[in-house]
Amino acid sequence: MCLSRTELNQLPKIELHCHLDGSISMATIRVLAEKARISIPESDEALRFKITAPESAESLLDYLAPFDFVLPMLQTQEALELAAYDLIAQAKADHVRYIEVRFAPTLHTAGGLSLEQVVVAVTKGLAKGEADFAVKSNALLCGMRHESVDTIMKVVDLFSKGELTHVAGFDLAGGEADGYVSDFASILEMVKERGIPLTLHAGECGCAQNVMDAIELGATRIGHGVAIKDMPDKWAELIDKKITLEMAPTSNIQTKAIDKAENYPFKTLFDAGVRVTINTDNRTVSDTTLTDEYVKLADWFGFDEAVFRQVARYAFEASFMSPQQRADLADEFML
Ligand SMILES: O=c1[nH]cnc2c1ncn2[C@@H]1O[C@H](CO)[C@@H](O)[C@H]1O
Ligand SMILES: [Zn+2]
Repeated sequence: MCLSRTELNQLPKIELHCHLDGSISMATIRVLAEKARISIPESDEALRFKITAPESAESLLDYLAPFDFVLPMLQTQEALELAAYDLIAQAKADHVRYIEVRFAPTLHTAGGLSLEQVVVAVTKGLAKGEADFAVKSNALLCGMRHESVDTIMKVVDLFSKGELTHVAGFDLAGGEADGYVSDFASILEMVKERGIPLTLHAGECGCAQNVMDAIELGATRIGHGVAIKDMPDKWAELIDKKITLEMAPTSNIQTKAIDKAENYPFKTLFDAGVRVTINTDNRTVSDTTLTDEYVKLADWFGFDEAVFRQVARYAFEASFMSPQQRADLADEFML
């Protein structure tokens, strides 16, 4: 029997892949714009047009365009804290019990903040969100793939600052070129040497080899990884190494990682035993919620509750939770 939207909404969830700057609610964008004295459209319809992925998006780069609109509003500690808190409120509405919130600290320094101040502000908002909504979280720090190795290394160095808390892992985001992983080998070696948990965006632009390169250089999780559908001979390796794919159905269609729902490889990969998980990627840019993503997959593939519970178990196992967070949530996810 098909699960209703309400039943899907109420399932306890874990979200591993959600960008802070792509997931700020329209109401909070209005507050942030006012604080930053940035004029934005008055009508919700016109504002939505600015902050969501263009319907005509033909690529990941088109999809990323709306971030330029919101980033100028995220340049103070107050704004970052509010944005993080707002995201936890949204996660609560999806019955998310634990979420990893990612962002690129370098994109928030235009107003004079240091990289450390950026991270402190976000994690403060996450902590307030946990206190008010009982949703646990950690931050993931992204380097941007258009940045220099030196710049990204400064982000990696943040993990060595003892005073930062709830900073759980590293990622590389932004436009994806074929063969990009090796360009960042020196960074990824440092990440490995320091024992920093690693997830990498890969396989969003048709480049399946990027997924294998990311695994080779230490990623235990892959952001999206959709292109691995084209390399079935590699699935056994993914299963063997317990690699987890952070998939995001709406985003994957918008970025043209996949052409249409019928070709979405989620069920094929799940049935083959590959660890797939469900994520929003960007709640606002993709105009979605985690419940929407569950509903979409239930519609497309007729998944029952057991599938969703298994997928949440994969997310629990692959998460970069602290031992305390893991102990607190184990009963809910490791049934
Ligand atoms: O799906 C994606 N693929 C690659 N990069 C992305 C995606 N979504 C967002 N970002 C990029 O990550 C930055 C930090 O959060 C965002 O500013 C955006 O440029
Ligand atoms: Zn992403």
